[in-house]
Amino acid sequence: MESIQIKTASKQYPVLIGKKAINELPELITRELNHLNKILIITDEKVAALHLQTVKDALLKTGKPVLHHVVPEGEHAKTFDVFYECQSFCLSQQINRKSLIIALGGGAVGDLAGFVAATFMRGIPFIQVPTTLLAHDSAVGGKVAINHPLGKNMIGAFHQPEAVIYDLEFLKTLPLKELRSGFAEVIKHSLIADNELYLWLKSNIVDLNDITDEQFLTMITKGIGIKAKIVEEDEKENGIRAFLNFGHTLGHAVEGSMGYGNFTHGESILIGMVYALKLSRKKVDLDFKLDEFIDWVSSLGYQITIPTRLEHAMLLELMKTDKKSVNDAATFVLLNEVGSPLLMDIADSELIEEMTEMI
Ligand SMILES: O=C(O)C(=O)C[C@@H](O)[C@H](O)[C@H](O)COP(=O)(O)O
Repeated sequence: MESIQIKTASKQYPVLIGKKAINELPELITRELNHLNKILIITDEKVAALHLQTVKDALLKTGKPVLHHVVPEGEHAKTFDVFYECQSFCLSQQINRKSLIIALGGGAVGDLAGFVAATFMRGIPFIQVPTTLLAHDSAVGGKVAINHPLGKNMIGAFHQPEAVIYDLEFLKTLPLKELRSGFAEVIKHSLIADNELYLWLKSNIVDLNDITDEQFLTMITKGIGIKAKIVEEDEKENGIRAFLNFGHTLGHAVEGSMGYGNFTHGESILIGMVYALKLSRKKVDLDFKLDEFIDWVSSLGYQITIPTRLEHAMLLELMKTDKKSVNDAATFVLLNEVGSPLLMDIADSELIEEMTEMI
């Protein structure tokens, strides 16, 4: 079992990663959170069918009442309506400040359940139990949110979990599209912080359906390690945390305007990373074998071009409303080199030109 401590200004907590890590959950609750009176699991329809019983069985050992509430799958969970339903459920079931919420699922469930925990009675504790590769990123660091029709994650908070319990057994049920989504965030972590990891990924991961347990453990542990260092230094994104947003400026714009669910988060972020790499070559002379990168990710099944039905002017407007942008220009995470990111505002004309070249 791998264990990483996340030490942010507001909270310190463990991330436990390994096969059968779920068995650590009851012990952790009994040891650290025994004063709590009730546990509410928030999960989605698909994950409920696959893993809810396993988690409930594990929680029997705590001796605490366990309830669950099921929400729609994916980004469809991150709406005002679903958020409101969760709050109503909490109120109707007498959840209070002595209760614990467990977010069981992928990034969307984690974001929603975390935001419910952040806001219910002004904040109650929660634990992240990720079931996807994508959630190696989203479950750590305390960003929780729902979407607004005008932008992704626009309504949210920073609310750190009490722990993250990452059972690698749960990854076994992931469809290829989900693996592809999560692996994009692994690539992101390597590009912003660790050239050695990037080279290792490029030479070892050649088929997403054929990742060994050992390889999962390596990429997840290293990815979370990179994220841990960044959020420890900058919990609330006043500076370097924005580097974790590499690929997200265009990525979020593509993901939202394609209609959530059509293009996964990671698939969209991958397009955003290709775009940011191209901008980096142009703006800061990044020396990077982009053709090799494109060949590799294409062989893994990623689309690397902007979907043709999306209007560039509309994408530009969305990019300019990104949370990183504080004035009228879109702010991008670029790379000086692999492992050395920077932030830069880029003029509209250059962004449009680069999008045109991406087709
Ligand atoms: O944790 C962070 O900070 C990140 O930016 C990680 C991203 O990969 C993640 O998708 C995050 O939820 C995006 O945040 P947002 O602030 O761009 O909505």
